[in-house]
Amino acid sequence: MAPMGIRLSPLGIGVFCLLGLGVLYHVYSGFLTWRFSSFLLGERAGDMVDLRELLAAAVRAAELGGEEVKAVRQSNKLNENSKGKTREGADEMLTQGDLLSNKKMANLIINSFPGVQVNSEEHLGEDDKEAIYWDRVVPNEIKEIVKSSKLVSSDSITVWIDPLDATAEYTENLINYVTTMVCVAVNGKPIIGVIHKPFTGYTAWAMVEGGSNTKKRASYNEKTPTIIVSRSHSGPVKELALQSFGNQTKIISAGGSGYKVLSLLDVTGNNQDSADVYIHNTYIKKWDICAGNAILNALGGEMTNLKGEDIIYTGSDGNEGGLLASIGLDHNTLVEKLSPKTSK
Ligand SMILES: Nc1ncnc2c1ncn2[C@@H]1O[C@H](COP(=O)(O)O)[C@@H](OP(=O)(O)O)[C@H]1O
Ligand SMILES: [Mg+2]
Ligand SMILES: [Mg+2]
Ligand SMILES: [Mg+2]
Repeated sequence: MAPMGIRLSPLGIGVFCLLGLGVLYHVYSGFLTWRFSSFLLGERAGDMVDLRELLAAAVRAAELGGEEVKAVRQSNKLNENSKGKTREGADEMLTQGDLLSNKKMANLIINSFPGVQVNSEEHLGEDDKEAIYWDRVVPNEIKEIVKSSKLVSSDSITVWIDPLDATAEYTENLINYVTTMVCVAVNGKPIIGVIHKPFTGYTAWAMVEGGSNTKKRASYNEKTPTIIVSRSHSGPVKELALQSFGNQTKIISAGGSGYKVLSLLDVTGNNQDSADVYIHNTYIKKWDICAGNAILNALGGEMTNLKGEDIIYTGSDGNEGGLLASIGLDHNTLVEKLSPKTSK
């Protein structure tokens, strides 16, 4: 049998070349479109973060950290020690609960959103790295409230993580004060806050201009407000409160900054104190306060320093000017009441 040969007609070659050119043009124009949109957005597509996804991951991180916090407390092997002293000379406690929760929470956010700056309270060494990822599922509970995605550039984001707030109270087994917290700041503004109570399972979350699963109470007492303050890092805060708001003022001492922010909201039924104003007048770190600040802002409240100035959540991790948090009240009036004592 004669070998079979393939003969291409000149017309066939022409059609083949035209097809090839078409494919090349398609690929190249796609590339041009991508370059052009990248130019318009100022970012490569991979550098944009959906804040709704980051909220879902933050809730997951807070829950996972909470599981560690709870397990360590139940095992009674806290391995507690002091990692240093506060400026006022109190021990800064560190436990196995702080460390294991930090490992879960920080790794989950770092691995799932590699372009964002993550500042967590506890040190995450090379040996603490863990391949833990957010499962990329935005729960319906979030989708029903935050209806759409919101893209921002990853380099505008700073995530603040407190893997265990109220460590001092945790070591005393005052577990109701304990929370885990995640905050997302965009260009230094607190936008997403998550406060999770591991021992009741309650989680409050909110996104500024996005929505929240919690709300403010129906009313607050402006004339003789109940003021909530620290029980283990108080400084002269009670004197400040009584001088500013009068001797009849009721003061509640409670642990945890997250817990104290929740006391301003409508979260009764979760073993919560209820207060009108939260004041802190010693040094405090941004991971302690950012989530509460975001939640209050999202619900129309405010958290500022004692002079009424906004706290910026980039750069250094410390907040020097004290703290005044309120919702449903005229924040400026509160600042004015405090001002004779804080302007010195
Ligand atoms: N003067 C201070 N210096 C450093 N941290 C402080 C502080 N006052 C409060 N904090 C921190 O702020 C959080 C709330 O404090 P308090 O319960 O006293 O209101 C605690 O966080 P951690 O438990 O995460 O360390 C506590 O350590
Ligand atoms: Mg601490
Ligand atoms: Mg804290
Ligand atoms: Mg902490």
